[in-house]
Amino acid sequence: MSTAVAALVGNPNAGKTSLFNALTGARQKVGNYPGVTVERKVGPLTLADGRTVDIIDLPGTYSLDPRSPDEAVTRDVVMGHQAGERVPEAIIAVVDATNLRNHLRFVLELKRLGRPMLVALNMFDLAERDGLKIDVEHLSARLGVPVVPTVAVRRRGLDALAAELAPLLGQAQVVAPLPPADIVDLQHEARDMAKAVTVAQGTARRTTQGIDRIVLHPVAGPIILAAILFLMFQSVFAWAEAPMTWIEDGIAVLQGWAAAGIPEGLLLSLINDGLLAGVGAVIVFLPQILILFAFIIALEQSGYMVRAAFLMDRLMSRVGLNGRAFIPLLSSFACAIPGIMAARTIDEPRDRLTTMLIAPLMTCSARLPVYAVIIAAFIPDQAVGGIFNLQGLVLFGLYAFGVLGALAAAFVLRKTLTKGTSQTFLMEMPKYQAPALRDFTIGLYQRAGAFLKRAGTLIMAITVVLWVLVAFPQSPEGTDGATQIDNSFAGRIGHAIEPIFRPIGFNDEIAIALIPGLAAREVAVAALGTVYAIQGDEAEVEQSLVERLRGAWPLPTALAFLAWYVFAPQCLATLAVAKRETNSWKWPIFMFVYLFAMAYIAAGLTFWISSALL
Ligand SMILES: Nc1nc2c(ncn2[C@@H]2O[C@H](COP(=O)(O)OP(=O)(O)OP(=O)(O)O)[C@@H](O)[C@H]2O)c(=O)[nH]1
Ligand SMILES: [Mg+2]
Repeated sequence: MSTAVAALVGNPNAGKTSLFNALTGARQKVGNYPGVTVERKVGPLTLADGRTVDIIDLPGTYSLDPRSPDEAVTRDVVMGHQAGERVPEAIIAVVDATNLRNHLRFVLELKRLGRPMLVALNMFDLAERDGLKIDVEHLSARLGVPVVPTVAVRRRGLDALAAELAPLLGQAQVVAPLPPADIVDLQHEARDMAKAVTVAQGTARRTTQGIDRIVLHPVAGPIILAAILFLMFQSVFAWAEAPMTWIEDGIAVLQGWAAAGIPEGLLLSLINDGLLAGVGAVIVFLPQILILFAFIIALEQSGYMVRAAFLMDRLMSRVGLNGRAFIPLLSSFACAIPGIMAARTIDEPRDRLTTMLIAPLMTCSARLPVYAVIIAAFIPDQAVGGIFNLQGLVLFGLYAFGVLGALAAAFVLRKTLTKGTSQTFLMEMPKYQAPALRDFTIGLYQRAGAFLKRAGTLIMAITVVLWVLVAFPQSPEGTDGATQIDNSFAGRIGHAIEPIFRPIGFNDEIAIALIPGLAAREVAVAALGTVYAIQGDEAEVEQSLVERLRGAWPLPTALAFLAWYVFAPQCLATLAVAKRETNSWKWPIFMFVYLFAMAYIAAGLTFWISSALL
């Protein structure tokens, strides 16, 4: 007999994924805003009697009548429309105990399917904390299905849930499905039921409303948002300094050991100039990336994210973007790939396409190493106006530049290719919560893991290939590093494409770095690390990439390089996801071309203007 299947279904932000993680030991992403989960995920749960059941986590939806692609997934799985997919034997309806009247409506709709079902009355801790009392037995009697109070984040009620689930599996469906009911009728029924089972009202709403009066205030709101974002970018520089020095020193120590233990020659060059200089140049940025993520995760978990989306909606609608695009776009600060996937929560196809097309303009974390290295080399580390640091300001400026570019691109796209009406911003405001420590740590840990894994696999592999291209063919004994690079394979490729980039101030070394940078943006830094390590003569071995760049590039070139990377289209993985999500090559190709054009123009303008001024 095949394993039974049970599906977690419910309104967005009810805690389905938290429950899924708790039941199956998975580590799927949770967040305090609607629309975190956009794909179905499966994991096994072992019941007390030894049977296993496959639990499916689904995107949250308000009804079985889907509006957006992620919600359609839920409908298809629940209704068994998904090809090759088993129909779930049981439905675990997850509801937020503090929001019964809204969440019960969907439960009533699900119940009409006549399938075995139970209700997880989740967030029971919040109900208790706020003095909200629910008569669980009464609720169960009225619904005619088992109701189990749960606290997904503290793993409370899981055994009881599994115990109620067990008898539902393998149960023949006896209840005939009822035809879909009128939505307004269901709404009334849900409201009456919520009223009847609520013994005492809680205070949760009041706290949330109190905070919202401040953070959504027309004047104070945007100021608070700007301050938070600003603090985020300042911290990326200020707090990361010490740990970055440790990593740099650690790499220098390794290079010293290698130099002492391995005889001068190709092997030593591969290790020191290739692996350590290349991969090391990227790994150094781990602290900055973690700080950035700590902020993003905290914003997601606290419930502030949706408020930020609300505040940005006015600005975004002016360029024709849906306020819902804010969350996909903010996730793109981490990486455009989850950002583009998160666009599935946008129901209007043209809104969705616009959001996907501009997502790569949000500065992803892979660009952080590129920015950071150039900023460290060329922007003085000095205080501005007493509290700000010039380097942090420039970083903030680059992020802002990317956002402005995205808004401009959206504006043009909405007037041309993705013309059409836009929907108004409608999004449920989640209640505020302190981030759950476990989710926070797991989130950070996963980010660090993903970054290091990339550094240890993809980036390392490309670095080795690049080292080969730079170290071969070998120039005769005694030639200097610069000549070696000139004559190498990479040097020749660099020369060949350099004419394209010369007008915007790029040199051969940059041209060489741009190609491997296609695979992953941070590889450009690794590539520069390797190129300059080989080029450097004996006296410069100890120099970091930052010091070498400072000696090698004029300021306008450095600024042009920064401007290039604000728009740089170079990330094959993003293009591949855009292909998958739009189901055609047309849009990823368009994306590449328009981003390339923007990058070229921005870098060119920066180079010409700064050359004229300096
Ligand atoms: N206090 C408390 N918080 C919870 C509980 N369950 C989930 N949360 C929090 O509620 C938020 C939403 O949780 P998710 O598991 O992402 O919700 P979801 O239903 O999967 O949401 P979507 O995927 O967007 O539909 C997160 O911030 C969780 O930490 C709970 O039982 N108690
Ligand atoms: Mg989820």
